Amino acid sequence: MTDPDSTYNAGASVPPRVPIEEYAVIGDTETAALISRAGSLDWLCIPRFDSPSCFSALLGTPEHGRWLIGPVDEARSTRAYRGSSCILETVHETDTGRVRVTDLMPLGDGRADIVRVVEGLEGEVEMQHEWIVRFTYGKVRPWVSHHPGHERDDEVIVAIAGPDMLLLRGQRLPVASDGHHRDQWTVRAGDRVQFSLSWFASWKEVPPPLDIPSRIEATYQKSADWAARCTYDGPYRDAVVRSLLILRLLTDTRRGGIVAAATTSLPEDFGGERNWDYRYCWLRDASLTLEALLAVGYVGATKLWRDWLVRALAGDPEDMQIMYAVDGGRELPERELAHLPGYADSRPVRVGNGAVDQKQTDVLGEVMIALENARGQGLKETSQSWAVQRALVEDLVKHWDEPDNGLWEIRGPLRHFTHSRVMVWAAFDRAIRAVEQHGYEGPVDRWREVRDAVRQEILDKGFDRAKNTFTQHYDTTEVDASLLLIPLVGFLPADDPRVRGTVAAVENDLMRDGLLLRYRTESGVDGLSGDEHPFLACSFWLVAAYAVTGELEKARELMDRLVGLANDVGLLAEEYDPKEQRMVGNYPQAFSHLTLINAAVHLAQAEAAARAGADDDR
Ligand SMILES: OC[C@H]1O[C@H](O[C@H]2O[C@H](CO)[C@@H](O)[C@H](O)[C@H]2O)[C@H](O)[C@@H](O)[C@@H]1O
Repeated sequence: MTDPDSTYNAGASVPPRVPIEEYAVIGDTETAALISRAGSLDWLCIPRFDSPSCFSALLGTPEHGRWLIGPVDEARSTRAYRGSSCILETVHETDTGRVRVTDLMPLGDGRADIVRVVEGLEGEVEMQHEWIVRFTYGKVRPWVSHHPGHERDDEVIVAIAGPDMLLLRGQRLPVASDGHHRDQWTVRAGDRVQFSLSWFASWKEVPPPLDIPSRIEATYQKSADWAARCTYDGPYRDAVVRSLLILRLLTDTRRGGIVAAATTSLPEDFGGERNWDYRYCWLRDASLTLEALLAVGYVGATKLWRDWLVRALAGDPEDMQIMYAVDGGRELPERELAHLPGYADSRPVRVGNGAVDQKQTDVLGEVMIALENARGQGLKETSQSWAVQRALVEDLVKHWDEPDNGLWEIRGPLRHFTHSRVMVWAAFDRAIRAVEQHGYEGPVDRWREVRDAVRQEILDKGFDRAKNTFTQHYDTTEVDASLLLIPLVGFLPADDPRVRGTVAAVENDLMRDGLLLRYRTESGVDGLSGDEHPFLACSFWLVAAYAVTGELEKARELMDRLVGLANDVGLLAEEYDPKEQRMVGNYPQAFSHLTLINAAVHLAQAEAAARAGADDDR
């Protein structure tokens, strides 16, 4: 049996490696799985995004767990999501025939299942099936038993380890040998073989079998109905809708949290130490996600997250964290998993995230902007939701001038990051507007004082007159891509010469092969070894900055390039390596997809304004 993904073997000491962009994602809005083009499901944490994984080949080898259903022989494999859904359809064409594999996680039934359906389309194709379960991030071999059942469809394989149980059902189940389950069979035109994998707590009743055709139909409809509510009608609409579906997939719709990505430790630097766990809810990423959803008509999602926020932040405002578990839990200690070799030998593999204890003063600004946008679209504050915001803003009055780790979560010395200061300004600005424009109560005079003080401080200490640019922090002449947000959050108007100077400086210092870095790692600001690649969110910010400053051609050109970097099913990782032309970092990444949506919206607005201006001139 050949391993279909072994062609990517990068070297003898490195395990077979599938490029990140060769993966597609499926999900049920409580967790997600990554499946390679060849049909290997290499990553699954279940039942929640932040549960330990039971298939972890992504960060190791097949021995760390995977579920492969794919052709034995070499195949040309093409794939697409069915319409506006996350139902993945892969067609494998070999010299002898064609077969379609449909993969999904059914939506809306409160269960945790994966469905895989194999259909013969033409001729015959030899298929292989391999099921290797390793609980607890690839470490724990389960107790596996086979139950033949009375009818063929009743047959099940059960894998159990402590609290977790996985149940594989299907019309043709793989057979045990050496701790693996394997099968090989011929699929002929017209054949249809269905498999389902169900997770459940091992002390609970076994869930009944799924009615697979009706679950597929219901999942498709639910997704398509949700996508149809998108009000955006401008350029790059398909990419916008796919990005929305990915943001939806990364939202835990039962608990309300929004995770930054579906994975941990996909490296920012292949072979390096910049490997982080993104399966948590950052207040920053979640707020920006909401802004993107609100910009294209999704107000309902805001209520879900606002209620999550109120629950997560309940308590003393001093204890506010920058990130939480999807259910609002606070304990996310960072630890290293020594038994996993890491993607492309990038070690350590980490779970939990040390950034949880960091001070990131920008966060409240992002939260307040998102909630103001929601108010603007009619979301009414509850007595608790405004009380929480007011308490947090009051707490910021005490700490606003302290240095922090900044939005890039640097692990070097704390600094007065200009972006953090701008977001402090935004937090007070939006709080004041809530009082002035929406009639909520608050000590608005005190807030005005701080807003004006921080503004003046930024203009005095965060702006380099000689270079006509804002700087990354108060003690440097370096720039940072986050400065592009200055006009976008309304700190200064887009036509201010200081904004134009900053856009030019960022472009000049941070552009690599036409894409944008977050900052220059050579400056040593982040306290980490190694380097990183252009950051896609920053590149999308540049599109938005070009759009608002009237550089429409540059905006279009960069947006075309960026949208073109998405893989064949429209997914983006955190970063992109233009030299090797491959995705880098955790995947799929909410930050990249939400900034794609915002960039498209800014560009559409700027182009519409330019057209209106041209009409007026006629
Ligand atoms: O680059 C170092 C940091 O990388 C991660 O943070 C990044 O991802 C976060 C989630 O998308 C995002 O909010 C943050 O702005 C990014 O810098 C990682 O989580 C950090 O622990 C790490 O220091």
